Amino acid sequence: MKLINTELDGVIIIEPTVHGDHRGWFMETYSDSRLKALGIDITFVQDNHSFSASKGTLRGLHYQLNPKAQSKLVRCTRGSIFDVAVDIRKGSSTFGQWFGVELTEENKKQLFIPQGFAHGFMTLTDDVEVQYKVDEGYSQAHDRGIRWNDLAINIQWPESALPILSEKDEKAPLLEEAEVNFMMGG
Ligand SMILES: Cc1cn([C@H]2C[C@H](O)[C@@H](COP(=O)(O)OP(=O)(O)O[C@H]3O[C@H](C)C(=O)[C@H](O)[C@H]3O)O2)c(=O)[nH]c1=O
Repeated sequence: MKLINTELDGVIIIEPTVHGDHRGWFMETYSDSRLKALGIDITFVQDNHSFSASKGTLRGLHYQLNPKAQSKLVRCTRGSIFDVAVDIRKGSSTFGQWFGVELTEENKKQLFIPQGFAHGFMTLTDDVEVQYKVDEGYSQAHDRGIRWNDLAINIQWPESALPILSEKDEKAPLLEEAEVNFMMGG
């Protein structure tokens, strides 16, 4: 397992070790002990799995407010996505900045996103499945969103066409209007 830091402190790309042989391959997709040994000391409590039928579907940008904030360990198990994290921790030197990476069935990469970041992805193929672990359960009352195309964040999504969005995401507020209660340093 290899961890690659990104320009957003705490957002980490994880490349699992893939054991290939004449039958195919095997990999540990999650190991509590290995992640803890590498400094990611998180206890995940819920697994999520979503299916998006069409290329150009965008889910996000989402987060849960404290005290129900979530860290996420995201992977794409079918097709390809462009996965994005946005720093929304007040006082952070990278507040409002984004990082994106392609997670695909083929590259098997994962993205670890700590609490204090909004998360979203755009599908790059049809028939996409995304599976991710969270360290806090779902709370509709704490679920919030930020507009996917907020120019103050200026995410360079790979497809310029208007994405397929949920009604909730179509109406999400801009970062400057959004309710966020994350302070730098937790
Ligand atoms: C997130 C979640 C949702 N739901 C229910 C609520 C709705 O009835 C339905 C779809 O929810 P939503 O439209 O919020 O699903 P996504 O648009 O895929 O949202 C997710 O996508 C982005 C990329 C994220 O990072 C979040 O994990 C999450 O917000 O599932 C649950 O029952 N449990 C859950 O944990």
